[in-house]
Amino acid sequence: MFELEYKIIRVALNVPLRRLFDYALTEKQNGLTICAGQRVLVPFGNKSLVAIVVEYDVTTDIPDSKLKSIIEMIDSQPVFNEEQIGFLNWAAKYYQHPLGDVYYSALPKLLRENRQLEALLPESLVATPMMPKRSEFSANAKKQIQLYDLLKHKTLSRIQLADHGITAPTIKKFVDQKWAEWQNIKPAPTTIDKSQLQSGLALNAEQALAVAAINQCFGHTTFLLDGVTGSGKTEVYLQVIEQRLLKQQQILVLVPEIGLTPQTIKRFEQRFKLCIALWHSGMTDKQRFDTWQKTQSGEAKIIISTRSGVFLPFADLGLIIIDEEHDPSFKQQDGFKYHSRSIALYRANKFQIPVVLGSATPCLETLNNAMTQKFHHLKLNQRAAGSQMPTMKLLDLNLCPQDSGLGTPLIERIGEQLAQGHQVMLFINRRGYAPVLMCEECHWLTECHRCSSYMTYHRNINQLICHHCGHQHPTVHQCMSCGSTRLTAVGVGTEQLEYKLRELFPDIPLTRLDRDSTSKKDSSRSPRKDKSKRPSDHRWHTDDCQRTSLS
Ligand SMILES: Nc1ncnc2c1ncn2[C@@H]1O[C@H](COP(=O)(O)OP(=O)(O)OP(=O)(O)O)[C@@H](O)[C@H]1O
Repeated sequence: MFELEYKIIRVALNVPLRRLFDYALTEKQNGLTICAGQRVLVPFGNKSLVAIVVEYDVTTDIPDSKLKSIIEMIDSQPVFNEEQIGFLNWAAKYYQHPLGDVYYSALPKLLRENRQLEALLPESLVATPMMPKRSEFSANAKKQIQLYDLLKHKTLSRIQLADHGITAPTIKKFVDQKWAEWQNIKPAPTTIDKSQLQSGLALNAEQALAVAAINQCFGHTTFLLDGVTGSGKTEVYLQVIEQRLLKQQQILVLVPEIGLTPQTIKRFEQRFKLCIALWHSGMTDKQRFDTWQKTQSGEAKIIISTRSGVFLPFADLGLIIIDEEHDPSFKQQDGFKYHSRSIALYRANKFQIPVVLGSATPCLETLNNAMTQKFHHLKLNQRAAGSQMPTMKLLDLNLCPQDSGLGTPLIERIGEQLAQGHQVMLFINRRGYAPVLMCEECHWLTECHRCSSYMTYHRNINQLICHHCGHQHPTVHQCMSCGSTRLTAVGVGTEQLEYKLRELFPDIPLTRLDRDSTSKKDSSRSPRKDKSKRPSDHRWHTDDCQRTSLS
């Protein structure tokens, strides 16, 4: 098939096969520079697919007659650099996932398609040889001189021009006079100066120690910033970020949810007058591509992102912060399953940069790593703004009488608070009336027939529901094993708590908030209905949450 000398490249494809594929470069393509991380279009079955070059100049076992050649090179430059290829190869091996899918996870959607990277890049203003000398500008044309000084050293994107206060008329003058022109090229990295950084708050001793420890870190260290809620962890982040910004480095801030990004970004924008890039699933493909390329070019200095931001291509990463590091959403549960904290630690080690894991409730793995001194443990025990920590008391229900899961001392305290006109919130992590019904005679339990879970008793709708598989069954009144009618509800759920509290405090309006109370099925007991009856006085609230707490 190939009469002349040809080269073979090995590529990764986004197909569910745990292998790479070999293709030949035709004679024409042979002269072109090709490198790992570059995108090429290849024939695959009856389709054309975008592939990533993993190796080039390799030998293959495929006979010439069967070896296909690539259709074309999509870009003239690679989309992944050496560092990225290294960590993506590691991730594919570590998580036992096909390399093609791993590579694709690290690309914005627009680059998974056959679209040229250069054509997608935003326009940057570039000086032409016709730009006059500095001395030729009128001394009064201060903005023109400022733009001349900027363009002399680098190309500038529209955002960078705006950051420097260069307005449209000045740009128009340069373009009209052919002193500068717009080109689709990567903008030069942004340079940060002190004037863009607002000074931070005066730190308390614990915060100051934490900031000093992180700032003095050269190379890779993982810090656990273990601070109670409101202890000023975010202020610590902001102050360590400032130091890295002055070193012209980038900072990746991973947050658990998209919902948390607006408030985080607002706080960051108030402190830093620079391009802060976002990365999360709620963005459009174009917005995600913009963040990807701004991160790659170094234009974006701070990137606030949800878990997949850990795959972004950084120009010069100086610090990774993972806020609420214990949050399960950092773990990707389907498709390519990975933990962004583990990938962040791997990348930080390669970059030789610090990682700050912040949490008021660190996950056990992290806590263990801190206790065994793999991580540097920084503690913030006090609230930063001077507010008092709440008094917490652990009530051992084995040592006090209880009623529907409420210990007598707790019932008394609730009564005291209500008498003073205060509201009370109760949290319990179980929906329904009771997690299971049990026969008092033979200890038979309401097991789910479809899975090994137990059926939860929902008294309001008189049903047994398996919260595991969704199987539903009318409530039984007789033991299915011995026939006894002595069935008892074991454990407490939100419904039971509601019944008990209504009984104990009949005059107090109560709202139950859980998935059942807000869904249509059980709307007769919905909070909205309760609210309409007694709109102004809601002192009760039981919730379906992960942790059981009382405040
Ligand atoms: N050194 C300080 N002096 C005065 N106020 C501070 C200081 N540090 C933080 N604060 C203020 O304390 C409040 C809580 O701080 P911050 O949000 O940084 O805490 P956090 O630990 O990140 O909270 P969370 O656990 O909710 O994430 C904020 O209003 C912040 O402005």
